[in-house]
Amino acid sequence: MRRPLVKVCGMTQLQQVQALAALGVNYAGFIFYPPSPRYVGNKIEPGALKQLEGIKKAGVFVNATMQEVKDAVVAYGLDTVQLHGDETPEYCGALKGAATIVKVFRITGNEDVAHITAPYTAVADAFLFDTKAQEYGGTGKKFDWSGLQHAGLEHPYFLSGGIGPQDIDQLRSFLKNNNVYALDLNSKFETAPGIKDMKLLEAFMGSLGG
Ligand SMILES: O=C(O)c1ccccc1NCC(=O)[C@H](O)[C@H](O)COP(=O)(O)O
Repeated sequence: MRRPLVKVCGMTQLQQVQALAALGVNYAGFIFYPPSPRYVGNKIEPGALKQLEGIKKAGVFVNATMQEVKDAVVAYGLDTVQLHGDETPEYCGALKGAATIVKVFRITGNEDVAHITAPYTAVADAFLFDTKAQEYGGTGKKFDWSGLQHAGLEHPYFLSGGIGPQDIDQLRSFLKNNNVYALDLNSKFETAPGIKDMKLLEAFMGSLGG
């Protein structure tokens, strides 16, 4: 089993982003969606984040204008944009080249995943599967992963939605049979929205192994 990459989302403190890089976490996620309790807003100075090396920076957007996304890519030095709303394949295609594109699908696990993702294969560098709920993300809820198993996807994808420290055994068995590009962690590793529990993350990285 190849160990998947790891993304920790909803970062609001520069010092915690530096600590993630030291732990070997591959991506830090920043929420550019004002209604979220994890909205990065003016909590991190754009120039300081732009200079930070050793970890990829993913901006999370929900139905933002293309100009807002492009401005944030430049200001914060984002490598990746995670499109978490109802963005069309045309919208994703028009952003291609500005950053790596991750298109999110919010699912229950009962959908025909191959069918709903097909129009995005050419325009998204990777997919991210999160749990369908009233809120857009950071819900702490899981979907039925077996829906992905049956889809037999070849496109790289992030597995997301309510993954927590207690899921390590279930993850190990899922990862054995599924080619997951990266795991996306968020609210199950927090002491408060936007504040991560670094001890929990360190232990989880240790359990995942190298
Ligand atoms: O985290 C948020 O507050 C958020 C709000 C609006 C859109 C996306 C958001 N998070 C994006 C993520 O990539 C989360 O990591 C993902 O939703 C999983 O979160 P969780 O279920 O808490 O593990």
